Amino acid sequence: MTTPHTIAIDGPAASGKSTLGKLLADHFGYIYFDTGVLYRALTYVALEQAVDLANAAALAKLAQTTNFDVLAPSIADGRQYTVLANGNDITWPLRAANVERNVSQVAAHPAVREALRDTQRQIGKAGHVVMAGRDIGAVIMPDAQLKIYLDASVEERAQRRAQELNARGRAISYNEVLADLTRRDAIDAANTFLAADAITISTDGRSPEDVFQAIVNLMGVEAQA
Ligand SMILES: Nc1ncnc2c1ncn2[C@@H]1O[C@H](COP(=O)(O)OP(=O)(O)O)[C@@H](O)[C@H]1O
Ligand SMILES: Nc1ccn([C@@H]2O[C@H](COP(=O)(O)OP(=O)(O)O)[C@@H](O)[C@H]2O)c(=O)n1
Repeated sequence: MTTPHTIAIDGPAASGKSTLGKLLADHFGYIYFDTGVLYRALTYVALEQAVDLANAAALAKLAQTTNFDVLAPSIADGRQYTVLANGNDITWPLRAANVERNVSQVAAHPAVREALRDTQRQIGKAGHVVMAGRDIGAVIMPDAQLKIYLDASVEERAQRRAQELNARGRAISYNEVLADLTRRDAIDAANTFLAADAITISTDGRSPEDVFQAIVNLMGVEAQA
């Protein structure tokens, strides 16, 4: 396979999309874009402005009238990117409990997905991008030359996410994370797609490097890991 111009990575929460996405983006010198950031940013702004999260039209309007920027990290505090909403840095609040609790409800509205679709597609059209989410290979970038679907058991994903959150100082138990991922998975299912031409990889018990190597081997491209 020649080097893919665009790469799509889909899968449920904490399946390893961002980790693999960044490894692939670094390997090919591409940008990595985590579309979940857009849904989280919209959820955060909606909560801040007390918008009714059941009101699809109001949420879609907020998506169209808020200026979201996803930039390279501006502060070395462990952030993967800097997210601005109308110029305000909202990077870390996107990972807070209130956003985690509500983002799937916001993302489930077709009008919200439509309102955020063009932004994602514009980034994809530029090429040389690794884009992660739930519907990238099937909806946002159907022409992506490489489509990956990552999966892992909800128990393994909860273990990873609990470790990740605890490492960031958030006191949350494995069981709480397991319950939240189970809830989110159920709501997200309607908009999570395994594209017919996607490579499916289960990441249970496999290191990020092993998953990365498996992908580059499949592409026949020697990884200078
Ligand atoms: N293959 C893996 N094995 C173990 N931990 C992993 C693996 N891939 C990712 N992780 C860890 O799991 C957590 C979630 O990974 P992430 O890439 O952010 O998932 P996603 O982007 O799918 O939500 C992170 O702490 C990450 O370091
Ligand atoms: N392409 C996408 C990306 C995220 N989302 C929604 O946004 C939420 C947060 O996405 P995320 O990728 O940041 O979440 P994690 O997988 O990192 O936990 C998901 O739970 C989905 O509800 C979506 O609907 N479509």
